[in-house]
Amino acid sequence: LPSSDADVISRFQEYLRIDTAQPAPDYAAAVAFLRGQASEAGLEARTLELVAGKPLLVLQWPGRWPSLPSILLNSHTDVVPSEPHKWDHPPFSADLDEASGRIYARGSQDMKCVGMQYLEAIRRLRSAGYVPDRNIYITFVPDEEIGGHGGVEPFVSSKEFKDMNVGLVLDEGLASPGEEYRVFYAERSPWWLTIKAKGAPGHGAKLYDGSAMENLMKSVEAIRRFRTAQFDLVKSGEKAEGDVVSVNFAYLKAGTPTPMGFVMNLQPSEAEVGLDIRIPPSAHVEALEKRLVEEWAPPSRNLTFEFKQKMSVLDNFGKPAMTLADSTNPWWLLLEEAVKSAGGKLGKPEIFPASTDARYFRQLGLPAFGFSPMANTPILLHDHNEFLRKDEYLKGIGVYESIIRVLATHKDGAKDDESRAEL
Ligand code: MET
Ligand SMILES: [Zn+2]
Ligand SMILES: [Zn+2]
Repeated sequence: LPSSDADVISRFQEYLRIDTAQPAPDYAAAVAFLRGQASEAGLEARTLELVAGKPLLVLQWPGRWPSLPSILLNSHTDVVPSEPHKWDHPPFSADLDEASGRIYARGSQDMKCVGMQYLEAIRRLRSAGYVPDRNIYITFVPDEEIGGHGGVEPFVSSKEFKDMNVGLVLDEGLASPGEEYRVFYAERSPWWLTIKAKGAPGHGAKLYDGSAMENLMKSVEAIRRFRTAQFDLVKSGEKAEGDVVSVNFAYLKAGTPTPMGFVMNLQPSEAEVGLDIRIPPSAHVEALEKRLVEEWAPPSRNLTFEFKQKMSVLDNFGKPAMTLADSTNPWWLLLEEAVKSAGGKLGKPEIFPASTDARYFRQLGLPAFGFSPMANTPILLHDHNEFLRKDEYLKGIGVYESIIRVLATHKDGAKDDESRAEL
């Protein structure tokens, strides 16, 4: 029986209420909930635990012709932390504001919406009697927000993944304030690093060269000049957000703490900054590394740096990791057609400004698109008061219904391996 909108929304809220915030996500609760959803949708479920305590749920809707390349619909179950007291609605309340239709929750955009929309679309397609030609896999993966090392990174080199014979991956995109949906064919790679300075300690009244703070602040100034130059390219419209290198300060750490605050008249002997840098796939990586060593963290100024994450912009074949988003890629044409027939429109394909697990699939050379069906919605991922409007969520289910139907139906009705066309 088809579900009422109220049922659909309350299932979404139930998922949103599970606290899967890093650094201590309740994966057990999320997987238990999702397995229940999968069984109601008639899907086969397997939980892989490639890294202890990091369950990765694989659901399957078997296709009529299992030897065809499959479709993988991916979403991550973890969310970023929040500052609950700064939200108007607590981040795990999933409060529905009746007047505006907004559902407030951490993960409402990033990306519990997408995971549940996949499942709701499949429920609808099944109750309409649709049977896919290809295998469809739906994965719910852990630890995307901390780099995927406990999730998709080991998954893509597992036997289970190889056996899935994946032909196309869909993963997360971004909300769009306008009418058109955004779609992503590549993404920037994260470099997370710390720069540490050492220097001569001394009296807070003394002006001298070579203190840790001075050593570090010179770097901060150089980094900010670079940041401004990159940002100006975006502000002037010369480049898109995904086409420049972004640099942001994640934290500053220095000083000599006391129970009351910090010692004021003592120049500290150590100081540190954390940087979140994002690099477009076509960036000149060596030039940036050189800048880092020579300008931002030169040993001559008593500075050292350490990478916490350093992801490659290249795929396993040494090329920038990108999926073709033009008429040479039949999957792209199908995706465009599917969104159109659901009454939506895709904007010009873009480079995702942040980072997603899609990188691991693209690195293998697999086509992957980033897409989250949220139009007319402010971009609130990782922000306070993240919300998604109920009507937009419901509309997105219809979009995935169309996408799954179009992608999973083989155009020649694949009778056997011989009759396979390009896909
Ligand atoms: C280190 S991978 C980064 C994951 C997260 N999605 C981000 O873009 O910040
Ligand atoms: Zn995400
Ligand atoms: Zn995120």
